Amino acid sequence: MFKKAVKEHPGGTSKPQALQSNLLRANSANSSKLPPTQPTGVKRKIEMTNSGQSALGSLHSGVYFDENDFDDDLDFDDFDEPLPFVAPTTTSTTVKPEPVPYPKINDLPTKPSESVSVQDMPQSDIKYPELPPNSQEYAAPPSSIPLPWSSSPPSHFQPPSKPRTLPWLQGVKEEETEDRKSLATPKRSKPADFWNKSASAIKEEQKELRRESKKSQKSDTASKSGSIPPKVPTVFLSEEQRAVLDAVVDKGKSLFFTGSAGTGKSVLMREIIKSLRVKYRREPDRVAVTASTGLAACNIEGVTLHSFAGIGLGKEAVPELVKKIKRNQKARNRWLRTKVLVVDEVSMVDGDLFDKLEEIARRIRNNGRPFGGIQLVVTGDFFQLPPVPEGANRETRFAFSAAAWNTTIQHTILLTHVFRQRDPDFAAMLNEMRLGKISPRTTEAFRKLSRKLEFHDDLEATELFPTRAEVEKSNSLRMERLSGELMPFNAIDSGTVTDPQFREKLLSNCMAPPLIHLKKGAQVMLIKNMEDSLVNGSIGRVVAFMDEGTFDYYRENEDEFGSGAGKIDPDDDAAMRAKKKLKPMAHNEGGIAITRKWPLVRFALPDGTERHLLCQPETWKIELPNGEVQAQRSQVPLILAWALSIHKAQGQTLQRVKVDLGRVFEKGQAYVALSRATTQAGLQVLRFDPRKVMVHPKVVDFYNQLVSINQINKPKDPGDDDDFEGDSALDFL
Ligand SMILES: Nc1ncnc2c1ncn2[C@@H]1O[C@H](COP(=O)(O)OP(=O)(O)OP(=O)(O)O)[C@@H](O)[C@H]1O
Ligand SMILES: [Mg+2]
Repeated sequence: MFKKAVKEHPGGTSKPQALQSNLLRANSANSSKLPPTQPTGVKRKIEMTNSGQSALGSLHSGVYFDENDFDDDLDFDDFDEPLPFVAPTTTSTTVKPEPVPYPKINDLPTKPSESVSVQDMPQSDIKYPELPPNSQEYAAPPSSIPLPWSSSPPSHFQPPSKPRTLPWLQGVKEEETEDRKSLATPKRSKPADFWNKSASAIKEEQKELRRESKKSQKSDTASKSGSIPPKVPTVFLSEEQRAVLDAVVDKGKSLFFTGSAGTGKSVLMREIIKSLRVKYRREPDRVAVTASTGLAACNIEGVTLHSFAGIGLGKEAVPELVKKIKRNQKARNRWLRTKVLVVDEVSMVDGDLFDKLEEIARRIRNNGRPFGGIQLVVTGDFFQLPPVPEGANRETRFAFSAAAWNTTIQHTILLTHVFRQRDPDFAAMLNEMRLGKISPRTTEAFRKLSRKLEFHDDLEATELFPTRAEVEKSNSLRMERLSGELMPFNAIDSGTVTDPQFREKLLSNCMAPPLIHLKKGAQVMLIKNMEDSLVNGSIGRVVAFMDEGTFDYYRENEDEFGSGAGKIDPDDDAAMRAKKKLKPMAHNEGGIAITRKWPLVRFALPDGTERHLLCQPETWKIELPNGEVQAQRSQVPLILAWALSIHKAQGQTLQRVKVDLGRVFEKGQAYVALSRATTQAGLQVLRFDPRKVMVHPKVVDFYNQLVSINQINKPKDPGDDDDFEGDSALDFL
């Protein structure tokens, strides 16, 4: 009967019901089609009026936005099929057979970076710090507390009655063969209290935690009146991460922190942003959160650097751009109010843009200090994706080549502990790749990874492609192979930008699509951090479509159902009770009872266990420093995950990855793709060729100049008041 109950809720027998019908896109006509390719957008300027502004925004006059601000990602994702690969000559480092030496961080040169021409580049003696040993300190220690006695009544010691099976565990399996069943994930160990939740239940818990945290902050502030409340990080930062956080938040340093893929730059940046928001909690617009591309900006709930600056495409000379900003009251105010400018994924920021922004800051703020006295917090890895090329013949100019880089960035700090790959051999292989110096041994090891991946569950490796067209083709093909009903999920967009075209343009870089079609059996990726084990990048499979009430009922009665798929006869009475109980839960809208169905996803966790999550809508915001939400999207936090673009995969951690290097054509692309994997066992590499691993020699040179964090933390000079003023790039070297 429970099989029957789930069959009654497997997908949308009726059309999905509107949450806010006036904001929804027309979709019913599309319900049986796959999503179309996203429009690339038209390059044109739009003049915004004040209608629909936030309270703060309404104080100001008209604003000029340029939708081209957000073109970067589209350009990035829409590469045409590249020309056949030609082995690089002067622009990549020589591949040498010997392994790369990895010196201690303190052996590194201590001068700031200087621009070096490609021809002048040293080709072989690049030295990098040793990879730290694989740390076990983050693994949860086993419980050592014995259970001395039991207060359970005698009935609890009776053998348990036959559990019934959770309906969604049967659904997908019903369509599978006996063979398939034998490949099912080994029976998971049941984590503490919860293992499956609805997104709203998780939100409630998070709210509660925030309330608790606020309470403790308040009491602390009361006790130390006037002092800054302590930072309460939700993750346990390593010593080097903590040192960077302190240098930014407590010492107010302008710095660039970098490190190879998986060294926790994004985790650290999120903690820094949180702490800065606490520090400037009375004046939130003092902290500007930006990133090089719309996608990266959306991931940290910020805006693009272009959008923050109010410079449109920023092609004009600085005097023109300054005039443009001065005409735009909001943009001018942003420049005047900002005390800390956060820039994420800086490897994709153009050097000319960096110089222009620095000069603009000085002029608008009428302040001769670097960046007009704004504290800069910059992160990224220049060995990853470079700036989007502007013209066919224009040489890539990295942000570190900007004249203003050395005057602005007081410290460049290398994070050395790789968290993503626990296997030091694999981390070392990836590091060789990062540096473009691949030994024959590493080449051999990568070539061995061309074998087919076999897993004991129904999740496949996510295939990474350089272009979006390849991604859409691959995902569409897999969806067509599934037999279930196609369920459309429309985003609900809102925000102070009311022009629908421009709003769409702003949101086009958001991870969440405006419309996603799902089927039972679809492989999906979670695109929001929900809690410790369910994070952005978790991969799962849609097992049912269910309303919250039904899901909650099953969850609350989990003990009755057990978890062994296929073992137990479903119970008719229980299903009837479930139905009766659910009826009053359905709420009324316009006299029609609605119970909106959401995808129920079974996620595979890195520890081999599973979690079920009812994926209800989450929000993504494009938010200006003054708190004005220019655009916001509410959508189920899922994207299809049989295939993903390398651009979208940047920043992700994936357990199972498949990459065909024959298709890769850009510097840094191969490294970004392969470094998403956590283990060699979860990585398949086709057509590995060391010549495909291209590294820009200027990047290699730049990384030869790094400074250790220890130098920042050395005792203060008597004259140093830790103010930004007076600090220079050489003060601590
Ligand atoms: N302090 C920490 N403790 C435990 N795990 C961490 C810590 N910092 C980062 N991680 C984990 O390491 C992985 C990689 O982190 P993160 O994505 O921040 O790296 P990154 O340097 O930004 O990588 P990329 O350059 O690929 O974007 C994530 O799974 C993250 O949860
Ligand atoms: Mg990152």
